[in-house]
Amino acid sequence: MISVAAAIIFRENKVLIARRAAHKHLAGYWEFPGGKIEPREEPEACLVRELAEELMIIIQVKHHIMDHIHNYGNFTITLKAYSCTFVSGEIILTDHDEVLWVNVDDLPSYHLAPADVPIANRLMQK
Ligand SMILES: Nc1nc2c([nH]c(=O)n2[C@H]2C[C@H](O)[C@@H](COP(=O)(O)OP(=O)(O)OP(=O)(O)O)O2)c(=O)[nH]1
Repeated sequence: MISVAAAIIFRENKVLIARRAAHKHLAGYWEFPGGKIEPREEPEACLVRELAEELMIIIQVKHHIMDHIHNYGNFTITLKAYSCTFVSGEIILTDHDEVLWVNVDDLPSYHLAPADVPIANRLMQK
């Protein structure tokens, strides 16, 4: 079981999604940025670290939204979603090939990573 933290970053009523680059597992799928939680790391600290590493931005983690367990066949992840706010920085892509700020209600138009779909649905219910 792999624990992965995902940042739902809100800015002016939109959320940030990022498209996984060609060399990655799930290439071409859109996801909420984040990454694998390291041993003894808190999910909140993981998100601050990953967003600085992957997109070169500073975020603030606000609260836990939900966990979702998804089986990808050869491995299973627990995806831990947290509500976050954008603090500062200009996005520089290192791990993704595109990012977009989208309205929550438009999330179903994007080819989201399968583990992210229940999280998108929860966001749309709010
Ligand atoms: N970051 C992130 N990963 C997700 C999401 N949904 C989803 O299924 N995943 C999967 C894709 C990967 O199999 C795994 C996270 O791996 P990753 O490649 O993003 O994490 P990482 O940067 O820490 O790892 P690595 O490439 O250094 O090995 O979780 C999501 O919304 N965000």
